[in-house]
Amino acid sequence: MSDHLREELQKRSEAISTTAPAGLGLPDEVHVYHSLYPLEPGGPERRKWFGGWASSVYKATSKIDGSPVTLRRIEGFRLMHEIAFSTVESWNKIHHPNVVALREAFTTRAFNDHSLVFAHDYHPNAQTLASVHFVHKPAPSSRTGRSHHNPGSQPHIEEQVIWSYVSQIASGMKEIHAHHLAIRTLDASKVLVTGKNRIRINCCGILDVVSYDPRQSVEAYQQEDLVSFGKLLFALCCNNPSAMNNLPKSLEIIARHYSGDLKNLALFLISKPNPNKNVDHIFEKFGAKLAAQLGAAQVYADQLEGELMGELENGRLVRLLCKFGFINERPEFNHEPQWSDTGDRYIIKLFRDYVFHQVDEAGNPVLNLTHVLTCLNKLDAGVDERIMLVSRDERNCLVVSYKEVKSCIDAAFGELARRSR
Ligand SMILES: Nc1ncnc2c1ncn2[C@@H]1O[C@H](COP(=O)(O)OP(=O)(O)OP(=O)(O)O)[C@@H](O)[C@H]1O
Repeated sequence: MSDHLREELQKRSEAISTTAPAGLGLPDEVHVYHSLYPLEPGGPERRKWFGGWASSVYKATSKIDGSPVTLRRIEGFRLMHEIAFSTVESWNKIHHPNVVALREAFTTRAFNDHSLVFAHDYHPNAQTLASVHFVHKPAPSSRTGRSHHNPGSQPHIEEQVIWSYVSQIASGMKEIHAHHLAIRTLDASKVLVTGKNRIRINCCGILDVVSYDPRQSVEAYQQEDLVSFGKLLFALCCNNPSAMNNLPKSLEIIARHYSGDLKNLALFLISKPNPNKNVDHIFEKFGAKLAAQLGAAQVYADQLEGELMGELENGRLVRLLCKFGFINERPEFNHEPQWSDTGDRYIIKLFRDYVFHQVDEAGNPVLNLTHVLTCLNKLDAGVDERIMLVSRDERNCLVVSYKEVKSCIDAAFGELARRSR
């Protein structure tokens, strides 16, 4: 596995297992979730994104299946109409690679107030598009140490990356609109980057409950989604979340750095709503650009498969090493203190020495990983090749095949397994 991928996956695994320090005053349990861990610092500077309500986000673990989830709590919210939950069921049906899935919504008093909580899938180590592209990371010498946005401080995003974002957002939006729903929160701070240029629309379903209004038509919200998409595109192309505030200048920047297609798409998206303006239009008009993204995604999938092939042996070898650990030097089994040094187990012990405890003519240890991996792979495959196993005092010498050693290990492990609880 490449170092980059290994690091990325390790960070994700660490993110899943991170736990909150004691003393944060968080409840032990909220509905069926426990082990809450705040994903953002609290404080008054938080934006009130959802209908003017303060919210906070936590990672938590489900009691039901042990999976990690994201809980977004709308603080001090009293649900007036139970019917506001009706769209949650529709959101549950959306399982799309570019949409963070909504699992459920519920009210709770666990935070000592009336809170409304949304449980979405958790994507470890995810960042928002805003934090990836709009936050200027302070130099280590910076006196405040604070991050801030500084338009133009980051290089322009490559056009290919922008098309990749466009195809993923359009694809997620198409699925959502096809279910007669609308995103309503499309913004750089509400789109997650969960891998190399891999993005997912976040926070779906929240406004449907928090700002429930049966008089508003879904079609109108869908039109707003398209305009929000356009604004997001302007922001990304200009590297500036406020790009829409100065449209002529932003168009000039786009024309300077990007193709006419991208500019046309941005203009189409921010154009006035009309019944013929819909997400399908993006695929019809810019299909060629989006098809190229499909190719790139497949190349990446091939690369990952290649990396996976390289790791194929690992699981098998770890299982073999565990069996060695269970069998060798076992102090007592079956009322036989010598169990691990007698019978078939003696062959296993000599084989372990042959693999790991080789010495050179001067008696110095030989630490040859290739020798170890070759032996373990041959053992795993049970090949007929024969090897000579010699006891440490050189009094015993046995010639056995890998296949025979393998059956000794299987038999000894089977004996242990039968007596284990
Ligand atoms: N489903 C999720 N999986 C993993 N991490 C998430 C998920 N949703 C949000 N986060 C993380 O939680 C943090 C806070 O999310 P939030 O949506 O509040 O964004 P934000 O950057 O704080 O935006 P703002 O404060 O402007 O509303 C972000 O760092 C985000 O990466």
